Amino acid sequence: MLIPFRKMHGLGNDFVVLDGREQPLPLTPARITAIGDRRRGVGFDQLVVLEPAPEGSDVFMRIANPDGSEAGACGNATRCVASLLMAETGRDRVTIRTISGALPAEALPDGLIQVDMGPPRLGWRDVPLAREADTLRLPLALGPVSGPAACSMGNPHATFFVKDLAAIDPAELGPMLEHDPWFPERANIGFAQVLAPDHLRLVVWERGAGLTLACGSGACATLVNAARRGLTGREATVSLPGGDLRIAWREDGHVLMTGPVATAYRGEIEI
Ligand SMILES: N[C@@H](CCC[C@H](N)C(=O)O)C(=O)O
Repeated sequence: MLIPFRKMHGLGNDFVVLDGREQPLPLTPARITAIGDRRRGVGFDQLVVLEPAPEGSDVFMRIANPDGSEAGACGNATRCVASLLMAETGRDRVTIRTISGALPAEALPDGLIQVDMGPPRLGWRDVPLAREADTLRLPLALGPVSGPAACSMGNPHATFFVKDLAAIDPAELGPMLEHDPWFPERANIGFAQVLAPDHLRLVVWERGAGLTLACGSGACATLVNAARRGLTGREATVSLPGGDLRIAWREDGHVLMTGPVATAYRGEIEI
């Protein structure tokens, strides 16, 4: 079956976006992995499939990692899908439903897209962790990093705060930490350096994908974890290898993520 796709990205976190709203797409984990191959396929950090809108939303967004696993959240892809729906409908506010909940998005006058990523979930069962622990500081250490804070933004995140990001190797530490027994569903692993009370630098090893140029849900989780630790306030710029996101943890508990979107190209693919 030959279908059109879009290649989009948010700060270089790249996505193949497929439209399954008219008819269900026959995707299997093996086919998803094949499309994600950067030499033999198209390549992506996440595959996003648009599905018919549940009541009260404009679309259902299904998210898959290149290893074929399903993800409950993807901040950068949510902005991309929001911009597609805004172009389709002419509206500047849309709501995207994922397996983790409904995410309202808004186009800002400066061209950026803001998504309400909902409240973080901070309990150990929410992340989830393998056993009861204080999610503010887990008794987990590997080489030069230790004591991560964990939370769920609809997907599991652990954030290691380090003095100097340049002194650690996320590509070496990430895969081992992603699969650590503390995380029964694996986890996205963030390595963060506090530059100022309103500025963080972040590199994320994404579950099922590896190192990416940006991770929207990871930026939200990192700001939440930094604020819980008293390392920052509740609003910060998070600088990722691909660029900056603005993150605010509102007093009502919701996390707002603001950043750009782009379409790289369109094509057709056999699925
Ligand atoms: N790119 C992401 C998050 C991707 C999902 C993740 N790999 C998972 O399995 O949870 C983002 O922008 O949030």
